[in-house]
Amino acid sequence: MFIDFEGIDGSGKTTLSNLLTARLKRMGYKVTHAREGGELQSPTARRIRELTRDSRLLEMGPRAEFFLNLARDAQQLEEVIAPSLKRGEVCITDRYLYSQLALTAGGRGLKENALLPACELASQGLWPDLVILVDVDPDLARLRKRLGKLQSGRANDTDSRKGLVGAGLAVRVREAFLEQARKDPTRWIILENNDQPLRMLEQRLVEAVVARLEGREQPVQRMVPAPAPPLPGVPSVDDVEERFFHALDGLEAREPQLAVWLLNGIPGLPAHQRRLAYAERLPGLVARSLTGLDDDTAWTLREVLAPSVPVDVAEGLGFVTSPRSHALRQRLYAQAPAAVLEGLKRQDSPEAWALRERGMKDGHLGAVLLGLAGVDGEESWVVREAGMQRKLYAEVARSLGGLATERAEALREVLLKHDRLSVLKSTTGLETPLALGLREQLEKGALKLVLRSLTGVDSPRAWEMRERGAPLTKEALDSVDGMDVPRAWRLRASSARRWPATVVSSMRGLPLVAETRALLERVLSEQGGSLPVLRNAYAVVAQARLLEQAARTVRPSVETSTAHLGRQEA
Ligand SMILES: Nc1ncnc2c1ncn2[C@@H]1O[C@H](COP(=O)(O)OP(=O)(O)OP(=O)(O)O)[C@@H](O)[C@H]1O
Ligand SMILES: Cc1cn([C@H]2C[C@H](O)[C@@H](COP(=O)(O)O)O2)c(=O)[nH]c1=O
Repeated sequence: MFIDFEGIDGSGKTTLSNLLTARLKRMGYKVTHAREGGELQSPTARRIRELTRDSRLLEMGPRAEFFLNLARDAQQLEEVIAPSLKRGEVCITDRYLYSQLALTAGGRGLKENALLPACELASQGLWPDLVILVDVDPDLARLRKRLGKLQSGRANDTDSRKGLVGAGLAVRVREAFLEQARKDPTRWIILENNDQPLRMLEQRLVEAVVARLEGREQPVQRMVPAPAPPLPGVPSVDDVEERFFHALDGLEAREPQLAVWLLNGIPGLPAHQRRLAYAERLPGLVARSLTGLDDDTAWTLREVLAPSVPVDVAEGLGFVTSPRSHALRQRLYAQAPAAVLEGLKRQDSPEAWALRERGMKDGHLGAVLLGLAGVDGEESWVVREAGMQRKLYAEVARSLGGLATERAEALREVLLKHDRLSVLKSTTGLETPLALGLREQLEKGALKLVLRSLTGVDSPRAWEMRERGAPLTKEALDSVDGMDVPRAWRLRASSARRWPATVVSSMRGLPLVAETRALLERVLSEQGGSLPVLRNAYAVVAQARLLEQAARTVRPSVETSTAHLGRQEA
C-alpha cells in the first residue's frame, strides 16, 4: 500500500509520517518511509532538491522548477517507492506529485490541465492508495516551523528559494491541496492539525490507516478534532486581553513552547505572570520572549536567567539601549559574544565600541559586522574594510543596513555580485537608486524580501509595489508597520480579510485612536477565533495602553520610545 502525506510547509507531515511509520512497524507491518526523518532516500533526488532550494537561482521560472520537482519525485519513485511496493510493503512518502501540482498550479498560477500529462509520465501510473492531507492554518504552521528551527539550532539558516517567495504562497498552496482532496474524496483524508496534541493525531491517524490496510470502510474524509470551546460572544478590543490569555492557556497544555513563544515582546503583568510560571521549565524561550521589554520585571527575569541561558538573554535584549542593557551586555559577552555583538545595531556609543573592539580581538569579525548596521562613523568603515579583506560579503552587506550615504552605496555596488539578497536587506527603509533597481530585479523571485525592504518607505513607488504585492503575500503589510498615513490605512482595510493577523500587527506602536480601534474591532469580529489574530491584537492594545500611560505621566520634553514606556509601566 502506498500512503502519501501532503500539506504546506510546517503542517506536520514529517512528524506525523514518521510517527505512523514507527507505529506500523511496531504492529508488525513491513514499512519503508521514502523520506525517513525528513531526508529523501535517493541521493539524486536530494541533489535535485538542493538545486530547487538554492537562493542564488532566483531567475528559475515555474516551468523549470516544476520539471525539477517532477524529476525528484520520478527518481524517488524508481529508486525507493516502486521497489518497496514490489516487495509488498507499506510505502510512505512525505510529499509526492500532488505537491508539484499544488505548487505550480495553485502557487505559481499555471494551468493544472497542462501539468497533468507530465505528472502521469513521472508517476509511471503509480499513484498513492491513500493521501493524508495534514491541514493547518498557515500562520500557525509558520510559527511552529520558526520555533522548531530555533529549538534545533537552525534559527539563523538563510532562506531557501521557497522561503523568499513570501507567506502568501502557503495560503495558495493550501487552497490547492484542499481542492485536490475535494475532487478525490475516496483517496484523500484530511487530518486537521490546528489544536490537537500530536499523541491524539497520531492515534487517529493509525486508526484510519489500519482501517484501510484491513480493508474496512473509511467513515469520514475529514478527521475534524473537537476544538476547545471558545469564550462566548464576539471578540472586541475591550475583552481581547481575556480572550487572548484564555486561548493561550488552552494552548499551554498542548504546546507550552509555542505558548511562551507567542508572548514575544508582549508587555504587561498578565504576560509576565506566564513567563514567571515557565521560567524554570523553558528558560531559553522565556528569555527570548522579553525582546525589547525594558520594565523592572523584565530586567529581574533577565538577571535570574542570565547564568543558565546567556545566549537567549542576549538575543532577548533586542535593540534596547538603556544603561542597564549596556551593563548586562558586558556581563554576557564572555558566554555569548556573537549574540551580544549582533545586538549592537545602530549603537555608536563608547560602550558599544568597547565591546566591538573586544569582539575584533577575539576573532568575532562577522558578528561585529552584523551588529554594525546603522553605524556610519570612520571606525565602522575600518571594520567593513577588514570584512571585505576576509571576504565576509554577506556580513559586510548587512553592516550597511539603513545607511544611504554615497560611501554605503558604492560598497553595495561592489557587493552586488557576491550576495545581492544581503544587499537588498541592507536597503530596508531606503529609496536609493540602487535599492530601486534591485527591488525591480528581485520582485518576482524574492517578493518577501523586496516587500520587507520597503518598511517605512512612504513614496509613490513603494506604495505601488506594496499594492501589487498585497494580494499575493502578507509581507506587503509587514512593510507598513507603525505607519499612520492614508495609503497605509487603505492597504490595511483592503487586506484585512486576506492577511488579518499581519494587518493587525502592522498597527503595533500606534495609539488606540478611532481608526486603529475600528480596524481592530472589524478584524476581531471577522477572525477573532484565530490565535495569531488574538495575539497580535492584544499586543497592539497592550502597547497602546503603555503609550497612553506614558502620555499621562511623562513630561512632554522627555523622549517617548516604547522601551522607555516599559519603565513607566513597571
Ligand atoms: N500538533 C502539533 N503539536 C505540536 N507541535 C507540532 C504539531 N504539529 C507539528 N508540530 C511541530 O511543527 C513543526 C513542523 O512540523 P513538521 O516538520 O513535521 O512539518 P512539515 O509539514 O514536515 O514541514 P516541512 O514541509 O517544512 O518540512 C515541528 O517542529 C513539529 O514538531
Ligand atoms: C522552490 C519551492 C518549492 N516548493 C515546493 C516544491 C516541492 O513540492 C516542495 C519541496 O519541499 P520540501 O522542502 O522538499 O518538502 O515544496 C514550494 O512550495 N515553493 C517553492 O518556492
